[in-house]
Amino acid sequence: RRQLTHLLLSIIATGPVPRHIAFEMDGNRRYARSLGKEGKQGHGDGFRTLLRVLELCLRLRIHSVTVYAFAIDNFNRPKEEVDALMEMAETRLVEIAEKGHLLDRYGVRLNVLGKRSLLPPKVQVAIEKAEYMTRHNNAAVLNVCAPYSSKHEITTAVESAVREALENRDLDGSTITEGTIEAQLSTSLVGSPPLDVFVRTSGVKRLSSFLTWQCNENTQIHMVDTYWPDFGLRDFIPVLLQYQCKVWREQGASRSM
Ligand SMILES: CC(C)=CCC/C(C)=C/CC/C(C)=C/COP(=O)(O)OP(=O)(O)O
Repeated sequence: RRQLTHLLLSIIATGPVPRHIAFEMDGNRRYARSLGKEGKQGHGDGFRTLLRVLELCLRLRIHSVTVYAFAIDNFNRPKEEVDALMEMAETRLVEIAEKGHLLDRYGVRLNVLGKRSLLPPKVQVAIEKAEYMTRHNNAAVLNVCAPYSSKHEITTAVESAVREALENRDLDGSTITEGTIEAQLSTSLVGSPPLDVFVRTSGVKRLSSFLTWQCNENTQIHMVDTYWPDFGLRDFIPVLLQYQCKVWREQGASRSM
């Protein structure tokens, strides 16, 4: 099986791969319940899948991977579930940043994006530590959005663009453009390129305030039925092949022009 994975990845890697891909990791609780477990237990399986899928992306040399780990709205979930996710953020992110672990092995810089002040202080400290440990890694980027919402991200970006305009004495804001706002989005600030592919799992067909600005005219959007913990190569290969077909089609079109 490992050999088959290796073979498939090396075939796909001969063609174009996305530079930036996002995963809305949905369906953890339904996955757990389908196995007769408590819903919140699905998040541990979800984290393992995140590591597995991230490694596939890194082997394909995808530069930026952005995942939705916690929505600002998720604070409304039962306390035990929120606590379990906070503990995962506190312990597991530092762990994967350590020497010899995934982020170190592949040279991945970790960024946690979102309204960090909402996190418990000890989680904020752990996140700062994990980011600091990976600050010199420059082969790839992992953006973990938590606690995040696009509305919050865009509002913050507009605020920053306005502040910058005022500092430049542009008092009527006439230099505020799509470009100046986009430059202040959290994914831009960490150097991720435009979003090529967006994947949401579990059959739900909504964006749910995840990367709504970043889903641009060129972003391929995939809503796959698999619950996130079950997401694997079987689901990923069609996504990658459709991306390659799109790039090849565009190249063909520009050659015939
Ligand atoms: C700290 C860190 C990086 C964690 C990664 C773990 C992980 C996959 C978190 C996602 C949490 C979440 C709210 C998933 C959505 O499924 P859901 O709970 O809404 O499931 P449902 O749609 O079946 O109810």
